[in-house]
Amino acid sequence: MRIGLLGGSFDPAHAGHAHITREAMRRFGLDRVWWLVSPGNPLKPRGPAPMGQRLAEARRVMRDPRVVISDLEARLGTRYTAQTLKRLTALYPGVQFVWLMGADNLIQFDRWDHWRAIFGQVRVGVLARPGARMAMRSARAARIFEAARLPAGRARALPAAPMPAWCFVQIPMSDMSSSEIRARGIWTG
Ligand SMILES: Nc1ncnc2c1ncn2[C@@H]1O[C@H](COP(=O)(O)OP(=O)(O)OP(=O)(O)O)[C@@H](O)[C@H]1O
Ligand SMILES: O=C(O)c1ccc[n+]([C@@H]2O[C@H](COP(=O)([O-])O)[C@@H](O)[C@H]2O)c1
Repeated sequence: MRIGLLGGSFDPAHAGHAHITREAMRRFGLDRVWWLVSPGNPLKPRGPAPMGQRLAEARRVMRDPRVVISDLEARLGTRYTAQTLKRLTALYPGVQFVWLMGADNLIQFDRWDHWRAIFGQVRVGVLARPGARMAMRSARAARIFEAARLPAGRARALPAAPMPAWCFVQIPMSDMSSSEIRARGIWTG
């Protein structure tokens, strides 16, 4: 089983999340994607809307039998990704997990707790996002793990590639963002 993990604040979920999920399944040949609706991003000072409301909106936005919307981190009592992955990989040793994220997250990946260890826990699939393309090239994590990068043409090999392995794929881009939705005042959480 090849499972993509899309961690996020989902405050709120939007069509951009659904879009990158479908693209990730296609490009990386994933069987399932689990959306991990975060109890709260450790790097974001402002707490998100209540979990129940974010889960409900995520389930409204993403209706695909291959996608599971989950509050797993709240249940496991983990907030840092490295911690979550430690638990998940121990619980499901036979699963090939791919951590999914937009290119904006790769730029600040080197600020995540135990970020180097994450490359030893899962493969990492990075999806293009408007505004993040140039900066991504100079991302510290990308530079340090340059040798572990799979060319986009080999994206389907990512779930079974020896770790560390990561892959950046160009996709038709969506300019949707939760912060823009919040700024418009149409999401009160
Ligand atoms: N339009 C998009 N294109 C590519 N990746 C995206 C897009 N929207 C969200 N993502 C990715 O989805 C994951 C979860 O994102 P998140 O829930 O923080 O939404 P967001 O729109 O980035 O929120 P905010 O604007 O508050 O930062 C992150 O890895 C993020 O990079
Ligand atoms: O583990 C960390 O230090 C860490 C720091 C920043 C973000 N994350 C995770 O990255 C994912 C995306 O977060 P966000 O808020 O950009 O949607 C989400 O699963 C967060 O828990 C994790």
